[in-house]
Amino acid sequence: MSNEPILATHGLIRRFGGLVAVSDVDFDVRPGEIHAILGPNGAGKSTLINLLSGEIPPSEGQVLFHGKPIQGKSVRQIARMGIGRSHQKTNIFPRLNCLQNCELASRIHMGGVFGSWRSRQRARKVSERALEVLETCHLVHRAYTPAADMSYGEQRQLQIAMVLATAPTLMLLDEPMAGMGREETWQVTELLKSLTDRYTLVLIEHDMDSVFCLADRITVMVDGCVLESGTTDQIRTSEKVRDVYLGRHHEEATA
Ligand SMILES: Nc1ncnc2c1ncn2[C@@H]1O[C@H](COP(=O)(O)OP(=O)(O)OP(=O)(O)O)[C@@H](O)[C@H]1O
Repeated sequence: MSNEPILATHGLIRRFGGLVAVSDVDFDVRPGEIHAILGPNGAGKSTLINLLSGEIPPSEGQVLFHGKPIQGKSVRQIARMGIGRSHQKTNIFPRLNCLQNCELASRIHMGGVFGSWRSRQRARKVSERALEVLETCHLVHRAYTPAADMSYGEQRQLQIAMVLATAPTLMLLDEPMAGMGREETWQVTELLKSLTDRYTLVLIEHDMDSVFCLADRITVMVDGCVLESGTTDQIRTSEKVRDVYLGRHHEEATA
């Protein structure tokens, strides 16, 4: 497998008025890796993900996907290039069942309009893909269950399935374990681990156990800047990270 970055940023800056939320960030993601982004609240992690998915434009700098700039492209065009993303808040359709939620994600991605869904072949492809991703996410037995009737953990798994339904090569996941209990967290950790033979993952997550279990590399952000980037071992043993972030995180967690 090529080790050329699938995604790279150069001198990425995003300002909100006078606030620099992302400050001169050079970041890269290699094919097939799980790359976690850590940092305290307000460090700029979500803003970085929003820049990578094209949801907001940079103030300065560049995002390259497979070496090509994504600037000037719409979110949908970027998604069709192969970048899928999930948000911190669950954005499923509660009245639709699991299968319908995944079909909808796939149709929206393919550009299908509800009323004018003509092609049977396309519709079959959408259903097949939806079932396939439910299988991947261990939700086939819930295919016909309305999303509203599922546990919170299952809803978060469905959200990952909906991203997969858009056939990405790179997935950007913003706190996929947020609000979960221990057991659900480990279920999703195992699920994400199982995806690595087919997908590249960028993950924002506060659950340290999951991050250190899952990630190949970690980038730590503080105040909009990259404090350190490296393998899990490099991050675990970095004095800078320990002083500035892990110590603080530990104190917050035990307070
Ligand atoms: N749309 C916006 N308008 C103004 N300021 C914003 C906007 N989005 C983010 N910010 C500010 O940018 C900074 C970085 O926010 P961001 O949400 O990226 O941090 P984060 O690391 O993801 O934090 P958290 O872990 O709490 O989600 C914060 O000071 C935030 O208030």
